[in-house]
Amino acid sequence: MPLPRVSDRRPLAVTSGDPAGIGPDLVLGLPRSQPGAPLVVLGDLDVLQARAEQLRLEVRLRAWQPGDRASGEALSVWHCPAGANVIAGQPDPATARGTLTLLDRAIDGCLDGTFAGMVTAPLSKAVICEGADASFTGHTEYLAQRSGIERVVMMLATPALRVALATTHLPLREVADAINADDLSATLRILHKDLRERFSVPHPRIMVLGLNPHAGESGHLGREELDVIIPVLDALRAEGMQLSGPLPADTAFTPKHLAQQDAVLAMYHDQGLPVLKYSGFGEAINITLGLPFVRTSVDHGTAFDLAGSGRASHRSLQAATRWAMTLAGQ
Ligand SMILES: NC(=O)c1ccc[n+]([C@@H]2O[C@H](COP(=O)([O-])OP(=O)(O)OC[C@H]3O[C@@H](n4cnc5c(N)ncnc54)[C@H](O)[C@@H]3O)[C@@H](O)[C@H]2O)c1
Ligand SMILES: N[C@H](C(=O)O)[C@H](O)COP(=O)(O)O
Repeated sequence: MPLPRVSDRRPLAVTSGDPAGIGPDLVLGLPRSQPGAPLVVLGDLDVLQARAEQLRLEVRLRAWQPGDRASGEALSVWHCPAGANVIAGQPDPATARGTLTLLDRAIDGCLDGTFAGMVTAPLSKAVICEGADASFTGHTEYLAQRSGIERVVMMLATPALRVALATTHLPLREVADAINADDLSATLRILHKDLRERFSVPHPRIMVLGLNPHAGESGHLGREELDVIIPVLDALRAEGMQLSGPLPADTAFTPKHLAQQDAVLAMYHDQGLPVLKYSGFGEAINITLGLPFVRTSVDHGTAFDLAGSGRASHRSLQAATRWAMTLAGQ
């Protein structure tokens, strides 16, 4: 797939995520998978050193500060204390403030031009809620709020499938009320624009799923399709967007339908992401569309069961890093 190419050698920020999860294990693999790339890992130097020893990895770590160069054989680390003694695999809310600080520094650095973009390793939403910010629901929402952006779009992508979400991290009970014309329309506009501008799809074809079983069965199994989704699609089609649907979600992810599409818009998290992860878990990236900077992430969570074991797959972080570098013009 052709990608935009401009030259930018500012470093990318890579947040190491929950220090007790697999984030530290994964970022320690970056010097080997991306040799010489201008990357700055945000994390606790002592935690990273200890994890490297636990994994028996030979990785040179170098303290980095804004203004320093970030390429070379050593892994540049902007030290940020974890805030507690860290044991791999044992999440601790006492580390939550430190984990959130990694994200804050990365966001501020992207907004002030220090970083060309950011890649995030996984954190635990529950740990952040319990130890730092009870309103935290995920990177995506936090990035939007801290960047002063009203609406962003979560999209996960494999080489074969892109799935974006109309709603993200909210209880299922609240999903139907969150599907409204303004938000759906804004989400489709962001998805359409970023497919064109960031993914070089000149005329994006987007397949929109219904919310209810059988896309509402003509209003007999729910009215969101008739009252909200269809009017929004009609209005945007009149502007020239190529939109299909609302399709029943159960048969939308079949080769016949997917062959005609550049992206799928699912109405909620567990309508779209299980299919995406079934088809490509470990190889997908998560990208936040609509931000004023590049942000990619992994397709998996903290995997506390694997932290420090050496058994975590690095492929999603590697893909997320490669994509962030490409999208940021590196
Ligand atoms: N990007 C993120 O920050 C992100 C994404 C998803 C989940 N999470 C968080 O992660 C925590 C744990 O969530 P979960 O248990 O639902 O999902 P998870 O992805 O952490 O784990 C699900 C399963 O996949 C396995 N797995 C995950 N990553 C793997 C890897 N790289 N290699 C091999 N196997 C891997 C795990 O061992 C586990 O069996 C939650 O608190 C959630 O909020 C964070
Ligand atoms: N919804 C994502 C997933 O299932 O992979 C994940 O929770 C990460 O979301 P944030 O990037 O917003 O933290």
